[in-house]
Amino acid sequence: MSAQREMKEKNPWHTPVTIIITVIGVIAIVALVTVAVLQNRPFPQKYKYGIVLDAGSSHTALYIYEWPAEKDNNTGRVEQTHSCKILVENALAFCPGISSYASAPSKAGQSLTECMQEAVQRVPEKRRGETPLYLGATAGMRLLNMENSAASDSVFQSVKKALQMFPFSYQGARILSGQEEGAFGWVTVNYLDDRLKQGLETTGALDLGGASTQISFVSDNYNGSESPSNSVTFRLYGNDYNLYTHSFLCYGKDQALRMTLAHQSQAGPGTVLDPCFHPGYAEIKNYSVLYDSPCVSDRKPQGAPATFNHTGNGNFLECQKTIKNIFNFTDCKYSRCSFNGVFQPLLQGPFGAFSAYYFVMNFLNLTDTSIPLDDVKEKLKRYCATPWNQIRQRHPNIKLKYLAEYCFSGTYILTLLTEGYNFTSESYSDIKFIEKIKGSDAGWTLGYMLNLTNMIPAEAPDSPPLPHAGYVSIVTVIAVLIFILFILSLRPLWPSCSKQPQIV
Ligand SMILES: Nc1ncnc2c1ncn2[C@@H]1O[C@H](COP(=O)(O)OP(=O)(O)O)[C@@H](O)[C@H]1O
Ligand SMILES: [Ca+2]
Repeated sequence: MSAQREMKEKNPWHTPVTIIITVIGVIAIVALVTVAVLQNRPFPQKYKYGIVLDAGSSHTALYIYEWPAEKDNNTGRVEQTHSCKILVENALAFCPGISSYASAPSKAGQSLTECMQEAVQRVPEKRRGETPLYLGATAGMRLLNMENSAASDSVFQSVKKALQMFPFSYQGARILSGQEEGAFGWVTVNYLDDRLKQGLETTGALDLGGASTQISFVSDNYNGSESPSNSVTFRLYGNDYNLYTHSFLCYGKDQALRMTLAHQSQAGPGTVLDPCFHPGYAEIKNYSVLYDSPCVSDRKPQGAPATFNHTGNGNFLECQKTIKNIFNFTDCKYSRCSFNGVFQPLLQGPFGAFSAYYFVMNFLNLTDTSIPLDDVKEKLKRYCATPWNQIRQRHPNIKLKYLAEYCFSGTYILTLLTEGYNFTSESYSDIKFIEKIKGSDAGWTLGYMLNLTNMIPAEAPDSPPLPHAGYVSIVTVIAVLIFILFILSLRPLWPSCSKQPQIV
C-alpha cells in the first residue's frame, strides 16, 4: 500500500495541478478552433437583386440579376436569374417596343404589367423594397424623340407611372445615349468573361439591334484624341481602359432594311424586285409605312399609288450591292473611317457579336467563324436563292416576318462587318457570335446596372489573404502544435524509468 501511494506521489501526471492544466489546455484548444470555425464561417447565402428593363426598338425585355448580399463589390458574382419578354395580348408572338405606343401612350405602361408581376414573384418579399428597378430605352425611343418629342414624353410618363406601382426601388426610366449603349454592352461582355478584375485583354462588343448598331473595343493605337466623341474612359479594378465606341442610328437591321427598300423603291412606282428576298416572295406593302421613319430621307416616288408590290428574286451578290447603297464610304476627315465619315481605329479583337447578330447567324447555321468567309458567303448565296415556299415549309414554326428577312439580315450583317467595319477574311474569325455568357444574356443591361449601383469599384478590392478553409486549417495546426509543445515542456516532470517504483 505504501509503495502505491509513493508511486502516485512521484508520478507528476497524477498531480491535480497537471490534470487541471491538461484539461484547461484541451478546452482552450477546442474553444480556439471552434471560435475560428464559427467566426469565419461563410454566411448562409443571402442574395440581393436588381431589375433592368431593356426597352428596345422591337421589344421590351425584363432582366433580374442577383448577387450574394455580402459581396456587392466583387466581380463575376452578379448573375442573371430570370428574363421575361413583353408580349402583347391578342397578338401572338408580337412584342412591340414602347416606341410603337406613340399614338396610345397609356398602353405603354400597361404592357409591362405581366413581366413586372413575374418579377414580384421572383424577388423575395423582404428584398423587394431595396431592389433597384431601371428602365433604359434605346434607338426606337431615340427616333421617336427626334420625330415627336411630345409623344416620347407621354410614353415615358405612362411607363414611369406603371413602374412606380410595383414594390421595388424605382430608379428612373430614360433614353440611353448610343455611347452608353455601346459602352455598357462592352462592360457586360468583359465582366461576365472575368476579364476586368484580372486585367486581361478585353473583348470588343458588337451589338445589332433593330434601329441602331454599336461597335466598341479597346485599340492599343487609339488614345481618344482623334475623335473624342467616340471615346469612353473607365477605371475598373485599378485598370484604365480607353474604349472606342460608336452607335450608328438607323443601322439596326429593321431600319437598314427600310433604308434599302426605300432606296430600291426610288427606281419607280409599282413593284420592287428585291434581291434580298427569296424567289417567289410577294407582298403588297404601303409606301406610307415604309417611309414613316426619320431614317428614310427619300420620299415616296412621284405619282406613286399608296402601295407597291414587294417581290423577291433571291440573289446574294445583288443584295450586297443594293445594301452598300445605304453606306457612304467616300467622306472621311480622319486617318481612317468605318463609314458615313465616322472615325474608327484599327480593329483589335477578339469580338463578341450579340443580339440580332446572334439570332440571325444562329438561324442560318453560320455562327462558326472558323468557316472561311468565302464559304459563309457561298452558303448564304444558296440560302437566298432558295424559293420562298420551300423556306416556309422547312420552318413552319418561325415567325414569318423573321423568316422572310433572314436572307436580307444575313447579307446585311456580312456587309456591315466587312465593308462597314473593315473586318477581313482573316479578322472575321476573331468574331464570336454569342447569345449568353455563363447564363447571362450579352447586352447593355447588366453593364448599365453595375455602373449605376457602383458595383465595379475603380480600385481593386482588398481580399482576405487566406480563404476561410485555409484560415481554419492553419489555426487548427497551430493550436495542436502549441499543445504538443506544452506537453513536451512538461517533460522534466515525466517519471523516469529508473525511478519506477518496485511493486513487491
Ligand atoms: N429570333 C429572332 N430572329 C431574328 N431577329 C430577331 C429575333 N429576335 C429578335 N430579333 C431582332 O433583334 C433586334 C433587336 O433589336 P432591339 O434590341 O429591339 O432594338 P434596338 O437595340 O435597336 O433598340 C430586332 O431587329 C429584332 O427583330
Ligand atoms: Ca437592343
